[in-house]
This record gives sequence, C-alpha cells and structure tokens, in this order.
Amino acid sequence: LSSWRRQLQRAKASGIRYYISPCSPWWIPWQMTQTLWTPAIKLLPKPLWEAWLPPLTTDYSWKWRHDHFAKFGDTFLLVHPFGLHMYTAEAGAISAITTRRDHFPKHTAQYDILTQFGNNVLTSEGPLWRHHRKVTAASFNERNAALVFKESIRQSLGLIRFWEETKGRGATLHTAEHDTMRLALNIIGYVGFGLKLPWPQEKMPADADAMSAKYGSVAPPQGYKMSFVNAMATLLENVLTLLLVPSWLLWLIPYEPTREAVQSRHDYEQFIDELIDVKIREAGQGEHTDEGMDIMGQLVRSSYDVDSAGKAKLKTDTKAVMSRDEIRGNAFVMIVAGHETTANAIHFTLIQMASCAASQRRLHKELDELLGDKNVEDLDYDEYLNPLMGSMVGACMNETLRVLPPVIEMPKIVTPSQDQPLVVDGKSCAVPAGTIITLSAAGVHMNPKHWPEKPSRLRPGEDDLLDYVPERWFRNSKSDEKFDVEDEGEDYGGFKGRDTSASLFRPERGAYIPFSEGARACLGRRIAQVEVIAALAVLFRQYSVELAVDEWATDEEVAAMDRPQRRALYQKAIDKRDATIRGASSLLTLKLRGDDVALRFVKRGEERFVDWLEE
Ligand code: HEM
Repeated sequence: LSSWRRQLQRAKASGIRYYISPCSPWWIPWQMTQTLWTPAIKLLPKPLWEAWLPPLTTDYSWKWRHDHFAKFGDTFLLVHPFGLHMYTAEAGAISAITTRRDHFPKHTAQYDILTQFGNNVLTSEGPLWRHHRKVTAASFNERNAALVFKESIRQSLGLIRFWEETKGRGATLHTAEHDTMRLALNIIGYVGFGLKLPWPQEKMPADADAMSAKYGSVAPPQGYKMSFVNAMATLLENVLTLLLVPSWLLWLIPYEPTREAVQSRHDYEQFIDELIDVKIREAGQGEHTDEGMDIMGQLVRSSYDVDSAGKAKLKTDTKAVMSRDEIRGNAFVMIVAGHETTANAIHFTLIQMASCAASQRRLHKELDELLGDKNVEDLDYDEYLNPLMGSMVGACMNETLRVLPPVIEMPKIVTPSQDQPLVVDGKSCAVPAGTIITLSAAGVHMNPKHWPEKPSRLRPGEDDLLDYVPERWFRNSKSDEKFDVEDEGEDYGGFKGRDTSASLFRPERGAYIPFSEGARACLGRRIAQVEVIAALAVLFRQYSVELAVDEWATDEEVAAMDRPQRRALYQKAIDKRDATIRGASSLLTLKLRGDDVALRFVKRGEERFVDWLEE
C-alpha cells in the first residue's frame, strides 16, 4: 500500500492525468488470468473500472483504437503498486518521445524473446543498438530499394501466375493471407540473403547457381527434412511457441504440427549456418557480384577478412564488425520484422479494397494514366516509384497502414535516472523516471484532433476515421509544418524522407506512426513501401479484387440476380469480412484470426460487383 501511495504522489506531481489501477498491464499473473476476472469486474459499477480496465486487457490499442483515449484523455498514466505506465495517442507527445531517444529509450524487455538467435538491431538499446544500427543500415539504401522494387514486381507476377495455374482464372481464393505471406517471404529471401526464390509451380532456371537451386528447391535438400522456404514459413508461423517453450519439451508432445515446428527451427538454424559459410566463402573468393540486396552477405563482408583458402578472421581494422551470433540474430529479426508486417499490409489492402468499388475504379484509372502501355516488368524505380507513391496506389497503402497498422503500439521507457519534461495536451508536465510508455499507433491514427474527418458513409452520425477511405489522402493537410524531416543530429542510417508522399495529405508529426518515428523508426520502411507499392501496382494493373460470395449464392444464381439483389448479397460478404477484421489481434503483429477472407481476383472487365457498386 505504501508503494502505491508513493506512486500516486509521483503521478500527482507529474501534472499528467492519472487513474489508479490494481496492477500493471504487464504483470504476468494478470495477463494469464484476465479473461477470468474481467467479466466479474464488469459487474461492478462502471465508474469503478472503466478508466483502468480497458488498458489492462489484451489488444487494448487495437480493440479500443481512439475510443478510450477520447473519454479519458489522449495521454494518461496508470498508477499501480509497482510503478507507472503512460499511454498516449497524442501526436505532439509521440513526436517528442520518439525524437528524444536518449530520454525515452525503447523498452527492450518487451522484445527479449527475439534475442534467442543472437543480439540484433531490433531488440537492443544504448551503444549496442547504435553499433547494430550502423552496421545493418548500410544495406538500406536507394540502390538496394531499386533492386527490391524489381524483385517485388517479379515475385508479384509469380503470385498471379501461381493463382492462375494452380487455382484457375477468377477462382475463389481461401488462401490470400497465406499466399501474400509467401510473397513477402520470397522477397525477404532476396532482401536478407540475396536469394531468388521461385513459386512452387515455377521451375528453377537451368542456369540457376547451386545456392539458388538448393535454397529455392521445393523439395528438402539432402541433410534436411524441410525446404528452406518451408522451414522459414513454419518457423514464423510458430515463432512464439518456439521461442517461449524449450525444444526438448516440444519434442515430447506427440502432435505432428508441434514436431514440424521444432523441425523447422532445427532446419532453419542449419540453413542459416550454412548460408553464413557460403557468404564467407564467397567473400574469400571475391565472388560477390553486387547484383542484389543481401543483408547477410553485407554483414559478413564488413565483419570478416577471408583469405583465398576460405579461412575467415574477424576484422580488427574497423568498427563495423559483427560476430557470427550477431549476424544470425540480425538475419532472424530482419525476417521477423520484415515478413508478416509487409504481408499484412498487402493482404489488408486487398481485403479492404474489395469493398471500396469506387476507390478501386479510381485506382485502375490512375494506374492506366501513370503507366500508359508500359509493361509492369519494365517499370523503372527512379521514374515510377515516387509517382506511384503520390497516386491512389500510395493512398491505399497509407490508408491500410493507418486503419490496420501491423505494429499497433510501441514500448518506450523514461530513463531511470531522471523525470523527463513533456508537453501533454498543451501543458508542461514531467513524466516520472522509470515510467513505461505505450505509444498507440492504432489510437493516434484515429484521433480527430490530428485527422480531418468527414461524416461516415457507413455509420450514420459518426465521423469516418474508423472507415477505410483512401481518398482521405487527397484532402487538404491540416498542418503547414515543414515537410522535410529535420536533422536529428547523429545519422543512424535508413531512409530519411517522410512516410508519405509530399503530394498527398501530410499528417502532422507523431500522428501517423506505422513505422514509428525518430532514430528508432523502422529500418526497413523504404523497402516495405517499395514492396507494397510494387505488389499493388502489379495486382491492380490488370485485375480487380472482389469478395467471394460462394457461401451464399452460386455463380449461376449471381448471374440471374438484378443489381439490388447483388448489392444485398455483397453486403453479406462485407459484413463477414468486417467481423473478421474486428476479431484481429496482435501477437508480434496485427493478424486476422479465424477463417481467411475469401477473395476473387478477376480480370478487369470481368467484375460482377466492383465495376458498378457505389455508382
Ligand atoms: C509494412 C511493413 C513494416 C512495418 C509496418 C514496420 C513497422 C516497424 C515499426 C513500428 C518498428 C519500430 C518497433 C518499435 O519501436 O518497437 C520497426 C522496426 C524495425 N523494422 Fe520494420 N516494419 C515493416 C517492414 C520492415 C522490413 C521490410 C524490414 C527489413 C527488411 C524491417 C526491419 C525493421 C528493423 C530492423 C527494425 C528495428 C529498427 C531499430 O530499432 O533500429 N521492417 N518496424
């Protein structure tokens, strides 16, 4: 009780609005039993729990978005017996916190489980992070972004061929989530390791090098039980179980999917070790061709001196050196950070656009105007990326990352040595030392103080901030803030520009944070944007996406329907899709749970719904 009182005094002295809570949101016993307690607590009068209970429940930032902040303040403290926890969905506070990295470092305890393969840039802080960031950032440059653009176009065309050849033209797809994951995985294989991975139906070219043949093979190579892609995909699907439960314990469970998961970890580790050896050998033989992005190759080359006999020694003449463990650790987090996030951004855009008929027609029109009769294979990064980012393609990507940010919140902490001044709601406050902070991306992305809203077309009487409206990005900007990113002192590498095109709506700083902001912003954001833009341009160049309605009507029945009947039918598919989105939850990233949203990719001109709906 005395500790509680002390925390209360600190909260009062801070000047920030606060609420008293019985425990920390991160207290493990609470997290494990909250579903038991929550219904009982809700039987009490609402004023007793409505301020503190929602932030204590799983997926608070996603489930409540801005609603709870609207009632209890855009920035508030929870006071619990063991400390203070601050939540914010306020652009000014977020911008200050992300800019002042030394005062508000990342709360890395949240990411501990991701260090199992070795220290890395995502999970470290302080001088170790600075080192990792500088060495890994070298790969994230515009030259490599251009290479990734080309590979993303190639892979997206591979995806279309995969659908056409294995499922049939215009067939209903129940695997769009899985297939976009595969797309992102193939691209991360290129980004991380310089591999050109094929789609299952594609044959390896006869002249493929031994490495690509081995790692691109659909069958497990000799000495493995899984192919490289299958090992990576299975590891990622089961990543939390594999990182939280020891392998020996999982082996004891007589359940095939668990065994497969453990096998994937084993094979993945073997593949990665072998890849490091290959990269070392290549470095010794001067075989690096400089033709692709290859983070691991770059880390090996900057870390090892290799003689022509292949003997490798860690360099001593430079600071850009990483141990084998650290190379392993960074390879792993690049896959984790860059795979599901990007796949989600593509998948979420497809399922949202399927119900935005007018937006889809505008997207087609703008793509036609921009690309003319150019083949997508021939799109040049320098000529086309920025125009695409500033068009409806960029607007769709931005809107997806606003409404469904793959990373819904970011953890920070106030340095333990000193309280930190912070302007909260226009008032000078002091965040107490050691306070844990949650920056809510899902909250600030829906904050009407920062976003120009219009009346919702879907929910009468409400604003449209919850709705997916790509056209929002063509509204006038609220802020006349200078668009260029200010110089934040030391250069930590990575892309320097803003997250959105200068020709679109410009959110004020801190209001749009799908990639976070400041020095700890996503290192891969340019790569991610390039992947998403390339995939959307390829998919929508010739195709439309529609929600499948097979569950309610056959093709013949649809053909016999008039427009009001078709509209009512399509609404059923939209309602089902919306329920699936509402049920999303976040483990490492925001993910849909339950059934896949069934989609149809139809050649333009063969649509059944989106060519006339919303006319
Ligand atoms: C749409 C796709 C993506 C989204 C939304 C996204 C989002 C984020 C966010 C919010 C963070 C900060 C996390 C925190 O502070 O807790 C982050 C960090 C990071 N991301 Fe991404 N990311 C994406 C794609 C990628 C890709 C493709 C890569 C690499 C190929 C990547 C590599 C990283 C790395 C290395 C960090 C750690 C940076 C540091 O701490 O210095 N991300 N990402």
